[in-house]
Amino acid sequence: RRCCKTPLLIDWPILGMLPQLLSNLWQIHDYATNVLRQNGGTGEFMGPWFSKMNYMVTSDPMNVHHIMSKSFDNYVKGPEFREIFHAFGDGIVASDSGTWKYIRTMQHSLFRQKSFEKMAEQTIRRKVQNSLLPIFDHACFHGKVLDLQDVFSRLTFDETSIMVLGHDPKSLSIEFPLVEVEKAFDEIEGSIFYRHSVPRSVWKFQEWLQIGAEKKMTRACKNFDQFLYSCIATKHQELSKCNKSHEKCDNQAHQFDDLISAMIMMNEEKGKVVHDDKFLRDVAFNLFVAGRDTITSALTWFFWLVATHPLVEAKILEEIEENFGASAKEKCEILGMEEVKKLVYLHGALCEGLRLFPPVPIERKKPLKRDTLPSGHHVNPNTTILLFTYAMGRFEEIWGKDCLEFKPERWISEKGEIIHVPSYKFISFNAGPRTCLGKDLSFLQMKMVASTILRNYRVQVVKNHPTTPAHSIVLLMKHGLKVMIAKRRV
Ligand code: HEM
Repeated sequence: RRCCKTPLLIDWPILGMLPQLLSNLWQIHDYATNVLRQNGGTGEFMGPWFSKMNYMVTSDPMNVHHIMSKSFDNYVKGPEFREIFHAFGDGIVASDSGTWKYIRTMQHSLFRQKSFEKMAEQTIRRKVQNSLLPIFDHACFHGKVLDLQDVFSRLTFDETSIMVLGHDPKSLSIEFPLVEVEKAFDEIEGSIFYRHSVPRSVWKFQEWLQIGAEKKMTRACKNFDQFLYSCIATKHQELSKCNKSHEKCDNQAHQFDDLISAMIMMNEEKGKVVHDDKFLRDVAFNLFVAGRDTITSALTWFFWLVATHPLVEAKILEEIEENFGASAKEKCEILGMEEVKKLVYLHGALCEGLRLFPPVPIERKKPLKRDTLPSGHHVNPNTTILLFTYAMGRFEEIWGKDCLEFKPERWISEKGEIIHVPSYKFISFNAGPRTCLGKDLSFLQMKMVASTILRNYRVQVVKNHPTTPAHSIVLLMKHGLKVMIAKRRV
């Protein structure tokens, strides 16, 4: 019936390979890893007839290198991606070619500025000091169970909002308030996952009728957009007030109150509106997507791994103690940018967590022209390619026989430095020209948060707590991460 030359699963009439996929949905990432391993790293998935859910799936590093770097111009996100990720607008994550290049160059130059790094460090420091630590103290004092994933999700939502929009939604506080915009954002992400899991015709029909997940999506987008546009309007007002009063708006430090202000000020420098409000909305939305759940996921899996590997925990603490000692504790409760650079073992442990649990477990690409992948598989403009980054972190060919073990040591050289692994093997931050722009910021954020928590508290996972991955576009835990907290030192 269909000429599927390299099937990954049994291709049943009408239903294609869907039955096996559905029966293993609860363990989809591990299942896909095994199937890919048995098939040499690459093969085809055929969905039900006429569903257009046909994919070339690969975890072969040579294919990844080819798609992401060597033949970068031939592999795009494409119109289907933009349709599914409609809420992303013309932001960096969903765009291609000229639009992507412009935003990438502009954001890259903003992220590289010293004043941006400083603003980011201050934001993280304040949030950890004023919101995270009080919650941990409160949980210790009352012996309460904390959902660490929820804590990190709120922390990163607030931090992203402050860095991008200059507004603190205060979702992280002892009361764990229901913040409408945070909920709306979660709903948008949930609906995007839904669009991945059913045939296009199904979600399109639901969108047209405005029912189910699509109705939720429309409502949530409206709420989140209202929030974004009102923050942008506030920024316009603040900057025009500041212009009128001749305050130093061109001062670098002022530019980095937040990213949106910096971009509005570029309009003024150029004497025309190069960034209108829709553009600013799209930039802000994409940065929320890029920076919020990714770090939440990375920190959540990291804390689970550390809590279940006491030797690793002891080595992280030893490194912190060696570098900063007990006496430094009073001087700097929260380690800063320069200090966390010294924490090589912690860096290795975070990389190891990201290898085993990459926050973005699947990447999607579309070829513009016919091509043959290094593995010998043929692709054409109708092929959707799925790169399984989760499987790549668990391949013996890349990481050796102990690939399933959590071993931060594999990242550290004899000289005690971090070993560089090419991004087409360690794919967690993407590879090639579209490598994650927030990698340095992520390590800063994760190291500041992780060192503060580990130094001050002992985190214990609640007995028998299930750690199943959620069905979402970012690799979160389905049931959160329930932990008990105890003070490390009085
Ligand atoms: C542990 C944390 C993070 C991980 C694992 C991560 C991973 C990734 C991945 C896999 C992509 C490619 C997505 C795609 O093309 O579909 C990406 C892109 C991107 N990330 Fe990150 N990210 C993290 C944090 C951040 C943060 C904090 C920011 C900044 C706020 C950020 C900014 C970006 C941007 C702007 C892109 C788009 C790059 C482009 O398409 O040219 N990321 N990231």
